[in-house]
Amino acid sequence: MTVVVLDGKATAIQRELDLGARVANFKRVTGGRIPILATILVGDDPASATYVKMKANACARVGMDSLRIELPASTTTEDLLDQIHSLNGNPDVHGILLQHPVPKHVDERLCFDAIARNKDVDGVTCLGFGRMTMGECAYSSATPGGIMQLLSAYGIELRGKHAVVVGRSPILGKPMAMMLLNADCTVTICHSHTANLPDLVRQADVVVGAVGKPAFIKAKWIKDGAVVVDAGYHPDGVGDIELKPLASRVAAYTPVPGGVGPMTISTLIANCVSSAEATLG
Ligand SMILES: NC(=O)C1=CN([C@@H]2O[C@H](COP(=O)(O)OP(=O)(O)OC[C@H]3O[C@@H](n4cnc5c(N)ncnc54)[C@H](OP(=O)(O)O)[C@@H]3O)[C@@H](O)[C@H]2O)C=CC1
Ligand SMILES: Nc1nc(=O)c2c([nH]1)NC[C@@H]1CN(c3ccc(C(=O)N[C@@H](CCC(=O)O)C(=O)O)cc3)C=[N+]21
Repeated sequence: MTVVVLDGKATAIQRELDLGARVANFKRVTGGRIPILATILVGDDPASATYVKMKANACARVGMDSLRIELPASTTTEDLLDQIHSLNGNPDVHGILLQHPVPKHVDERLCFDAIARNKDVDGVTCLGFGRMTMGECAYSSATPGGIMQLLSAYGIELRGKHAVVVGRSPILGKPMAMMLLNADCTVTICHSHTANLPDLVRQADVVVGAVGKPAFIKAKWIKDGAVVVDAGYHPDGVGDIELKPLASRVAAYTPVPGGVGPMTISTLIANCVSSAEATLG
């Protein structure tokens, strides 16, 4: 059986070529303006700082600018809301990324939902989620949107397949499940109260690991010929799925690193370019 490696890094690089051309065109038609992504990092978590830096680097690669806002861990919900409102009102800013997680004392949901709909390029607002779920136009949530792009780039057929999503977080599992549903999958969503996880995963034609626990989903739960998407990301190239024993007997899988991660970033950038283009009227 041929096993397809869903190479997110290569797919993202390819996509960046197209995005670079769109940014150049935006500059040309606006007489030199540049699409700008504002990134907000609250607190000093080193992993979050690295992710935000990767996003700023990706902006630079396609010729965009980023406006990096770093706030102390003591930031209040009100401070953060003020910051978001000011970015909403700044016509030079086309997209806003609020890096998750924010410190526990901050109301993350309230802050996500303060992001203006036309600048929600990371797809984190309730409004964006609801519109996407109902099949209306919205910027896709970056990680699940990136996964859908990757599956599409490799021509993976989804209609009628049983997709099992393990995890139901607001930025990953839940929107992922809705996107797969909209792609005509039959979807099972699993979480920490799911009683028979191995049995459900065994039924999956498509399995998405979004649990946040290293190698938590065992290879022996996954059937031969399944499509395996590992959104998990932990140090030393470990995802949420025990991938190594699977690599020879599944139809396709996303490697870690080089799978979902680069697609998340290119989706964020693509959404921001679209947002800039939308201002052209
Ligand atoms: N590569 C990328 O671009 C990105 C990668 N990630 C990675 O994806 C993973 C998930 O991230 P995220 O969604 O933010 O994580 P969260 O911690 O927000 O959510 C984890 C989900 O897993 C569920 N869960 C926890 N334990 C179990 C269990 N024993 N059995 C079944 N389900 C369980 C939780 O259930 P419950 O709801 O009941 O608590 C929850 O829904 C992480 O490894 C993260 O690093 C995240 C974002 C982007
Ligand atoms: N509002 C919000 N939106 C997010 O999209 C978001 C977030 N908050 N908080 C944290 C998670 C994590 N995340 C990653 C993005 C890219 C890689 C990535 O590109 N990883 C590379 C490896 C990078 C390396 O070399 O270490 C890879 O998988 O190949 C990983 C993780 C986005 N997140």
